[in-house]
Amino acid sequence: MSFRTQPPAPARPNRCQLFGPGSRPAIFEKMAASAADVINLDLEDSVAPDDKAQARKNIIAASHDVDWGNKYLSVRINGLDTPYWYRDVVELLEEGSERIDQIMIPKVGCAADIYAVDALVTAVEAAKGRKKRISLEVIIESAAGIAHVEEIAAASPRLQAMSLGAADFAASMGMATTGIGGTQENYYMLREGAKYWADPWHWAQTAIVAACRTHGILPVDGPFGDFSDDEGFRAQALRSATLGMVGKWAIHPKQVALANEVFTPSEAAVAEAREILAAMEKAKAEGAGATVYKGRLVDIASIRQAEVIVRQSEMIAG
Ligand SMILES: CC(=O)SCCNC(=O)CCNC(=O)[C@H](O)C(C)(C)COP(=O)(O)OP(=O)(O)OC[C@H]1O[C@@H](n2cnc3c(N)ncnc32)[C@H](O)[C@@H]1OP(=O)(O)O
Ligand SMILES: O=CC(=O)O
Ligand SMILES: [Mg+2]
Repeated sequence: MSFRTQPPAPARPNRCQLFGPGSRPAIFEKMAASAADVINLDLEDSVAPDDKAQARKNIIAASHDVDWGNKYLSVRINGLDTPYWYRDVVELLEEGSERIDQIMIPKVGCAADIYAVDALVTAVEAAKGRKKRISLEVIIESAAGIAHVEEIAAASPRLQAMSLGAADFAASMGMATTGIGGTQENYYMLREGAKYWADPWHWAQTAIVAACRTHGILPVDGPFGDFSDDEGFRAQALRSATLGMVGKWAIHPKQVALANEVFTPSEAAVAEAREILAAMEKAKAEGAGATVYKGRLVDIASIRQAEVIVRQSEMIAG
């Protein structure tokens, strides 16, 4: 490890972030009753321009009236290139209840974007005497966002989570697809006439995970648009979890259980991790730094790998 050690990410479950348009208050109670760890009420791309003001009012009212239980409650504001975002922040924090935990900033392109929102949030919090310090999450969904991902991750102590937004990311990068996440028909390798599909999101995800882990932030996979394709969602989520992401968005309630299943370490995985820790304890007692577990090498690095799984499972269990 470097002399500068890796800070831990916030210790709260973030397996599934369920989204819903702020212009559709009829679903708020259903969102609150869902099994998602995080609720994202949206003021941005799922809300038409003419509905923005009413959506803000709906979310403010719901922050007072809906019982959000133990959900982490986040509101996605509009992008900093729009005329809406400052009123989103000011009205939410002046009129919204203390139940709001977090503000999500879409389409961030540089650290200064977070600085601007942080400054405004800080001023409104102080002016209103708000007790709860609002946290921030960001979406990496542009060429500038991924190019500056590390400075973005370092931008504010309020920052807790960072998602990949596959739809806007694809648009900003000029990718030839209208698919939101998952396998892309034309992204394949050819060998002896057979096609093998590769993962076009992989490099952006690993860049996000590295930036997040460096700065103690939760890396999250964003939307999977085809909510009729459970297996496609599961495959995308499994790849994200394998790369180090802690959760995934649900853009339809049926995706919540799928995300929770993938991002909760299975009993078998936890049992194996504990066995590795026990094997290494025994090795250490015998003065060895490495040993054999089920026919494969485990060493001191295996302790750190196993601890990731055990810690995640203990944190989710509370
Ligand atoms: C690229 C991005 O930026 S993604 C993030 C922004 N996008 C969003 O927030 C979109 C979120 N999702 C939605 O708006 C909706 O789920 C849609 C439009 C995709 C589908 O909505 P519907 O056509 O109503 O879906 P459907 O008929 O399958 O709904 C089934 C049930 O789930 C409810 N439901 C639908 N969406 C949600 C939701 N997001 N949260 C909770 N409940 C919901 C419906 O009210 C319905 O309830 P009922 O059985 O009691 O009648
Ligand atoms: O906001 C999310 C996206 O995929 O775009
Ligand atoms: Mg987007």
